[in-house]
Amino acid sequence: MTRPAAVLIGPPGSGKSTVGQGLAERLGLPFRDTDADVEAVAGKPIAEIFIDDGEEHFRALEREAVARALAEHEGVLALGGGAILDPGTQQALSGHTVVYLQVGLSDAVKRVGLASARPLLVLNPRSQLRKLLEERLPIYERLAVISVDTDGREPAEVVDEVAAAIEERTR
Ligand SMILES: Nc1ncnc2c1ncn2[C@@H]1O[C@H](COP(=O)(O)OP(=O)(O)O)[C@@H](O)[C@H]1O
Ligand SMILES: O=C(O)C1=C[C@@H](OP(=O)(O)O)[C@@H](O)[C@H](O)C1
Ligand SMILES: [Mg+2]
Repeated sequence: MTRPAAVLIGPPGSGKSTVGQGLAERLGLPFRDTDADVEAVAGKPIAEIFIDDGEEHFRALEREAVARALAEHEGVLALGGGAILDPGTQQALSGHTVVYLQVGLSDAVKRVGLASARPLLVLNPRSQLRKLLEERLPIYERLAVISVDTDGREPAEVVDEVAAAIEERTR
């Protein structure tokens, strides 16, 4: 059975896509992002899926994309921040090298800013992110086998720490 070398979870702005790409380069492995997989299946950007089809439809596409990637991908896999809300996905992550990128509200808000690419955060990103963190932090913490704090740190530093933690686990 194939499995990803690492599966990155965490809130929007924690750096899953950025650090995931850097970690894959560091490990010499391919990188995959389930948000890109969903966009490829739907044939449009995530913001348009939310507008045209609604969040529920996005979550259904996301659930399938995550299941497929967990079964197929042997490199570094970044999930969308909300993928872990699905109970089936929570179960499917068991036994995987799940890496939780932690980020506090202030850094997350600065990083995502007013990016319209994240439909959940378009209006009032600070209060939306605060709500989202409250709801999800216990889930991220429960699923993680490696947790790395990203506050005030550059992506390259985060990559270093994640790579070291993965190496430590496989020794
Ligand atoms: N550790 C970091 N420090 C500063 N900026 C970061 C860091 N990680 C990511 N970023 C920036 O924050 C934004 C969101 O990062 P991204 O990787 O898309 O996060 P996620 O996939 O978790 O939502 C990007 O503009 C990225 O360049
Ligand atoms: O947290 C969420 O619910 C979402 C996070 C986004 O991915 P990132 O966490 O990579 O920004 C993307 O999947 C979608 O906009 C929904
Ligand atoms: Mg991302």
